[in-house]
Amino acid sequence: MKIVNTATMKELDRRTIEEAGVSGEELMERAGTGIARVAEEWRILGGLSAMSARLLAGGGNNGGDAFVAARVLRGMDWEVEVWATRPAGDYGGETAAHLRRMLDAGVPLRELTREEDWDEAERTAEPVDLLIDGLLGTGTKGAARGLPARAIRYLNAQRRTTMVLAIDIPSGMNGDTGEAEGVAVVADLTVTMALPKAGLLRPRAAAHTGRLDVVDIGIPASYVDEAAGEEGLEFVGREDIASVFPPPRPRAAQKGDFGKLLLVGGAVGMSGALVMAGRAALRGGAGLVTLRVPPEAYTAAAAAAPELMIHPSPEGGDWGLGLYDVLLIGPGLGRSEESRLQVHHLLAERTGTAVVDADALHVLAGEPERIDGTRAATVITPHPGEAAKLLGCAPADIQQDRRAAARELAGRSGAVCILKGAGTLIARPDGALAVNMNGNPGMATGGSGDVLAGLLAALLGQGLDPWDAARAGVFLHGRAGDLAAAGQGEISATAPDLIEELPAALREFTPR
Ligand SMILES: NC(=O)C1=CN([C@@H]2O[C@H](COP(=O)(O)OP(=O)(O)OC[C@H]3O[C@@H](n4cnc5c(N)ncnc54)[C@H](O)[C@@H]3O)[C@@H](O)[C@H]2O)[C@@H](O)CC1
Ligand SMILES: [K+]
Repeated sequence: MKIVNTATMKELDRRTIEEAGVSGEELMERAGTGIARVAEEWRILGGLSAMSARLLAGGGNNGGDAFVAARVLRGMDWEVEVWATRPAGDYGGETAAHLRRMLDAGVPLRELTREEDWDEAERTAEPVDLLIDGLLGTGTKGAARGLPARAIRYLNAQRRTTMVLAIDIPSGMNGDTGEAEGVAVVADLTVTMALPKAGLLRPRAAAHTGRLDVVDIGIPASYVDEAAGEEGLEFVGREDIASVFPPPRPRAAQKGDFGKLLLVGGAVGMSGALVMAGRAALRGGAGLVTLRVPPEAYTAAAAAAPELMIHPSPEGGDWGLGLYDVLLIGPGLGRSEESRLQVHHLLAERTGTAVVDADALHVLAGEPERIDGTRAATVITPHPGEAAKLLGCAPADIQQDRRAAARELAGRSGAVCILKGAGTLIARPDGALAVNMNGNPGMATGGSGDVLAGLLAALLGQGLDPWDAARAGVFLHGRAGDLAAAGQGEISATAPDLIEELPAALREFTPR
């Protein structure tokens, strides 16, 4: 999905209104309805019944989106109230029209037009389940000032106990640079209109944006095609995944049609990592999954996972690689001399597609060229520490310029590189780069990477090319993480929960 700057977005809105004949009021209706839907989905996923929200509206159209969202949420039986920084009578255009409709629907409005009003409101306010930030959007000029700045400080003070959803852009952030010149909202979730704004995806903005969802407000596709997008970066959007997943399955399908996978790793004490990758591969639709673990780890691993075929790694090195479509090497592999030799042997002999993960990346420290993804399609999945090993630098150097690191790794290894971490990047050897913005900090838990690796192997086994498999795998993994967090909470969600949520994440893309 294309990433745009705020000037391009304004031009797209203008064309839609003036050339496609969609009224500004209708666009705002779609925007606010999209916000309400995301909030309602969050309620349902969390298994919550009655919900309350406080929406903060600034003086422009971003506040208008909040007025619509408040009205729609009220229609969904939410308890809502709106705090506005501007007197009701001062709003104009479509925002005024939607304010009237909101008031007609019985949504209470508090006009907090002086600093003292905010002090008073803050002192006396009841806690709510969700705070929605409609203070400043793409019309922001410079650092947040005046009442919007006061309101931003209120939101950030509530953050420890209350979820914060930002409309379009976290207020106070510059939508083009991602810079917060003054105070800016720290959101759990940003729901942006039509297309992601460039500033939301700048590395320095990640702490403010949180998870990023895009709402379709019906900008004609031809206008989007003609618009200038961000150079050299795309966003992994839901429709990008829908166009590649699920791959078509013939009715007469057999398990061999969906990939024969060989997973190698799982040393003593770490066999759980490979078992999790195997389970994730099965949930991800793999046909046949075979695990190879060191002989000493075999008994424990086999007992742990009866649904997987598990064998000891072969004596003498005959792995039968020609029998498999996909090789995954790394989860729980360990760093013994034996495993180092295995990595070199398997990479040199492989014929099918490969996923190289975890300890297998360690073995290749300083020499990503040895992966040689130009010989057989390959995906590598380093976290910043592993990326640093591969490139022979410090993890801080990687984080300093994640885009450059991901590109260098893809270029030198010839593989598609998934650089994990908040705002996971997917780089292709030719320089193409995509950023994923779902998932949550709850996924920073042991085994989360093993689940991703297994899912990737499954997608590759079903015939997706490495670029599509990487983008789809990262998105679906993040979505499963968000579903797990909705159910278990970010603190308690574990890697097995991620595997359990894979079916729900996948079902969003297929009715079957
Ligand atoms: N047709 C459109 O343009 C659409 C716009 N939409 C929404 O409208 C937003 C853009 O609306 P606007 O252009 O009205 O602008 P905003 O609502 O982003 O902000 C403008 C208001 O904020 C004040 N302001 C600007 N910079 C400030 C600062 N640094 N400190 C304090 N106050 C400041 C301005 O005086 C004005 O009252 C988008 O982000 C989106 O949420 C959506 O409704 C979809 C359609
Ligand atoms: K906002």
